[in-house]
Amino acid sequence: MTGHAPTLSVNVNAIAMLRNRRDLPWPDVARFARIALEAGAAGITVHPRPDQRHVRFSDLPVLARLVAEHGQGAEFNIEGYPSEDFLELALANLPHQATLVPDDPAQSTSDHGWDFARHEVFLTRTAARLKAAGIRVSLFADPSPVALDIAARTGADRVEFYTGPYGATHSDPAARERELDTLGKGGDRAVELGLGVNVGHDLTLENLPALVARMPYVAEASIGHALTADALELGMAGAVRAYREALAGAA
Ligand SMILES: CC(=O)[C@@H](O)[C@H](O)COP(=O)(O)O
Ligand SMILES: NCC(=O)COP(=O)(O)O
Repeated sequence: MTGHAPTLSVNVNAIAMLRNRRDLPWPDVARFARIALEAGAAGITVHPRPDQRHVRFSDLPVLARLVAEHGQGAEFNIEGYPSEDFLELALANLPHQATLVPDDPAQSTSDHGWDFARHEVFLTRTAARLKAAGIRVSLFADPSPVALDIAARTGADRVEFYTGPYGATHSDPAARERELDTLGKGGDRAVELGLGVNVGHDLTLENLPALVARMPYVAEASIGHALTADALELGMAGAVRAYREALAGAA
């Protein structure tokens, strides 16, 4: 136990996707981000994809300013594949953290971590560029201990474990235990290597408490899809409060 609950960074991609169904400005992504921060979220995450089907590039400066004006240590996290276009966006908007994800533009959502052996040089160079601008660097990772040794050599500050396979076990308790064990061993190794540990993808009110109990060192959970679904019932502020409670369960 660390005594510190992981921070909650609310991913607003799903809200932007709903807005983009029409040529109208609602739901207003910035308004929902503000509600999330005022309800106690510690940050806002966006994953600008090259086709802008979720957040648009024009959302980024608005959200960066909103997070800065909120203060209280709130953080802006920009996730994505580190193409030159993505790096330009990150360097123009100066998030507190950039999470580098190995997504192909055709992917519907993120579904794996980096092949660190193959991309070590590229990630090392990219991490250095972002860190030179004062941006913390996190690398999207599968929980493979060997790969984490390479991740640590890139100079990145943190890894974000891809928790999709854990989230997919919602109806299979035995599989959930196995996925949790794998994530936990990966997290333990990351900590030994001096890497900070973030988690994200398909995290829910139901699956968070066991994850945080096994990995009490998690620094940040970025959550969008399930939290937005829960906000339909609970309201955005209510959903943020519920997720913060779930994250605090083991602290
Ligand atoms: C890296 C990651 O797991 C998240 O960014 C997730 O992919 C959410 O992005 P979308 O909402 O665009 O699917
Ligand atoms: N990094 C993960 C994220 O930002 C949100 O993932 P999800 O909760 O939308 O699956």
